[in-house]
Amino acid sequence: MGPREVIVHPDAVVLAQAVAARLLTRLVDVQSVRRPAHVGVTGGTVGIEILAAVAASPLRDAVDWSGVHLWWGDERFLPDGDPERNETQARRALLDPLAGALPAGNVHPMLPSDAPGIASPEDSAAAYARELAAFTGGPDDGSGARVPAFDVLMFGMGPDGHVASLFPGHPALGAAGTSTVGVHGAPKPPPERVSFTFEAIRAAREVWVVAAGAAKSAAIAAALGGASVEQMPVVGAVGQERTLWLLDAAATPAA
Ligand SMILES: O=C(O)[C@H](O)[C@@H](O)[C@H](O)[C@H](O)COP(=O)(O)O
Repeated sequence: MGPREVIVHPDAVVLAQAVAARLLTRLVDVQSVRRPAHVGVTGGTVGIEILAAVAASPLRDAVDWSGVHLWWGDERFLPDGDPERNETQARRALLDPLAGALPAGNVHPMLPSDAPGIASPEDSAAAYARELAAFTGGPDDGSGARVPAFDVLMFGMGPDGHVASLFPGHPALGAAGTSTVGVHGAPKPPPERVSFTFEAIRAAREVWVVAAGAAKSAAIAAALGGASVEQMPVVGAVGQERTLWLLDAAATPAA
């Protein structure tokens, strides 16, 4: 696991633009050495702004989207098309503009609450674990979290230090032997969610945590100051090769 790198941008607008450019360049780099590329996106304000910035970037045509698979690190357990679903927001921000370039079969949303056979976040989590397992390169090695080697797995961070839908002190933090977990009683609405586990997150080549705004600076300070995963889940989001914390100045604690 590489060291955590903290990179600060002047404000939230520049941050979203810079992360979009970084993502597009990363995809170009990956595509020069292997295919397909796997990317995990997230919900929340900054997460969706990044996707909109990707859609608006002239660099987007540098990527061969037919060789990119798109996944979600967490989802709000709501009906299909609900405006609060991370998938719905991502479709509007990025997937609709990319229609024609990104094949529908490369997009892997978590199943919504009204999908056939899905009665609970656990059902949706289990279905997603199966979908992820189908895209692992190697044979089943018996480990629970079978996921593709994500080239980039992106997360926003809440003011309480949560990443994906892994909240401080919540039992889902300890989910093991699986790539996904159903979440109940989340403090951020809606209370029912589906999330990657830490095992799945830590299998990624690169993990990027993106946070903007003064409301995030106390959590960043606590995390940099040595808080535990239980207190500040963001500290558990670590990539195999690289962990980037991409912040704006307001989210960055004073030195
Ligand atoms: O479903 C969600 O809400 C998320 O995936 C969540 O983990 C989000 O990324 C953070 O809460 C940051 O959200 P903001 O950028 O809106 O603060």
